[in-house]
Amino acid sequence: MVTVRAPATSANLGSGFDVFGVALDRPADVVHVERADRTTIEVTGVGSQYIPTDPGRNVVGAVAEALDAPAHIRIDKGVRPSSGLGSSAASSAGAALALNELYDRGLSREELVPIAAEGEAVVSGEAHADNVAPALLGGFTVATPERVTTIDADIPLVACLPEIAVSTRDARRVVPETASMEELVHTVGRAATLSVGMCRRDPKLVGAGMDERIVTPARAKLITGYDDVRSAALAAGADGVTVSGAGPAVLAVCGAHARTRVAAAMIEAFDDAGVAARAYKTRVGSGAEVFDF
Ligand SMILES: Nc1ncnc2c1ncn2[C@@H]1O[C@H](COP(=O)(O)OP(=O)(O)OP(=O)(O)O)[C@@H](O)[C@H]1O
Ligand SMILES: N[C@@H](CCO)C(=O)O
Repeated sequence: MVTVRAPATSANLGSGFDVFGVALDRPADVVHVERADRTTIEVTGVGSQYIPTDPGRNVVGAVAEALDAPAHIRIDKGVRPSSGLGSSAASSAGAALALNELYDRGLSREELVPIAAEGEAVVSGEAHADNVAPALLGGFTVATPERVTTIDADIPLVACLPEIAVSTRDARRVVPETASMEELVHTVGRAATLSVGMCRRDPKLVGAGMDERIVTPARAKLITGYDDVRSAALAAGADGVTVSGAGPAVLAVCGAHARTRVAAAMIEAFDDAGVAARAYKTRVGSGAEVFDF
């Protein structure tokens, strides 16, 4: 048997739609795999009642098929599904790493990224790699069709998860089909600022680089209370706030000392909008870990 802990992730970071991602040091899924003649799946933990066990509909089924590695796969969910915290990607990345080990396939983590992305295609219709890349490699990742690059950025974060569900498939439908040159120039500037901020481990630059005006405003409308939560986090000392992945989680970057204040302000603002929420005080963390085989 092989067991892997695979972390939650936050994709996009505002200006890096479908490209940027970060691994979070918590929460995480735990994936156990055992050799079998055909793939079977068992799911426990947070939101497991909403996750199919049919290998044709669970992301790990697609990963087992892509690796030609049938197994009994047991997933203990720590990352709630439809959260914007890379729930499906945590399972996909965890299964890819675990099955690679179990069947001794010898693939590198970089080579496992497109395989884990096959799982994402099952749920959102597209094999985007911006969650599975950080879930496998850790740190801040830049995933393009040609390559994935990663840097080990140490940045404090707060991820606030309201008790509403937004599916990635639905959130992709509201993405505008066109953008003006002015909006593109704005986005490039912010994305470059964010990347420099990650390299310098500077939360202020990262926060400034999260500002984005094409995709985020359209998605924010799917999250009850988003504008007030964003304002409350900024007033409490956050350096930047954006929608985490496809939402509904909201991600704030701030100095480590400000995380408790920012988390409390975000929960209170969601509460004022009639939505219960919880917050993870977290930071950019490591990729999936094999811890028992
Ligand atoms: N192993 C799995 N873990 C989580 N969700 C799964 C899994 N297999 C299938 N799903 C389905 O995928 C959907 C959740 O994925 P989705 O991409 O919408 O959310 P997310 O991964 O939390 O979001 P994001 O990618 O924006 O961070 C749910 O419909 C869920 O039933
Ligand atoms: N880049 C993806 C991440 C969510 O899976 C999106 O925002 O749709």
